[in-house]
Amino acid sequence: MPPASTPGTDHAPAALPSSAPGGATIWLTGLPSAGKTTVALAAAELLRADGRAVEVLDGDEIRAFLSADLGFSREDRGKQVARVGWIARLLARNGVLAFAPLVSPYAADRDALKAGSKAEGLAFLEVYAAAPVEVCAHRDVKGLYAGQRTGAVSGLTGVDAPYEIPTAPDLVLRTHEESVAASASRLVGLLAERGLA
Ligand SMILES: Nc1ncnc2c1ncn2[C@@H]1O[C@H](COP(=O)(O)OS(=O)(=O)O)[C@@H](OP(=O)(O)O)[C@H]1O
Ligand SMILES: Nc1ncnc2c1ncn2[C@@H]1O[C@H](COP(=O)(O)OP(=O)(O)O)[C@@H](O)[C@H]1O
Repeated sequence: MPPASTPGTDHAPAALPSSAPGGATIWLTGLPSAGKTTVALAAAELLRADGRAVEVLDGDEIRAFLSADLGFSREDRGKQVARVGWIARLLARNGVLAFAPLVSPYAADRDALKAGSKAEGLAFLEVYAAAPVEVCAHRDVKGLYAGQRTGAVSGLTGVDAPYEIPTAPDLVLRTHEESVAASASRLVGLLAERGLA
């Protein structure tokens, strides 16, 4: 009988045909309403039009299903980032460009994912959506900043919970100063530079 696999342990990387395009994790981090999801979806559309296999693992969507057990404590955010990172790596291993727009406020969590990808020889790009908190609070796509002001929301990243700015991101998107199309095009440009698009 074959040995039982250990729950939560990655299996050996699947061998890909040498002609398969390289997959990657494209990790977008930033404050709520910074533009992570919008840019990820726009870049994914450009890449799909070019025939690339692409997936967008939106933090909010994953929380509604796979991470319905998690809240926004330090520990739960760590679990959420690790789960989504695990799925992204699985996809990347199989030639997919996996976009992960997550707040992911803690550098150690992001760095752990980067190290995990590196250990497998998989590409991992950290993209920082750098809109400042004033702009994000003005956009307030989901009403969280207003909720924090009235006391309905607490532990909001960038307001009353920490956000650790990436110190060496692969790309900074000044999503408060450029259009969605420009941000998406710069992101696709980076992937092309790295031989991933
Ligand atoms: N307290 C608090 N802090 C931050 N974000 C909050 C919070 N409460 C709810 N939300 C909404 O949840 C989305 C963030 O989920 P993530 O999985 O990306 O967060 S994390 O990476 O685990 O920190 C985030 O989605 P985005 O706006 O797309 O970033 C918010 O809409
Ligand atoms: N350059 C830009 N990149 C991304 N979003 C932008 C940009 N300029 C304006 N926006 C707007 O900012 C909002 C960002 O929302 P969203 O993508 O949901 O943010 P996040 O996923 O970071 O919470 C959207 O309404 C979007 O149209």
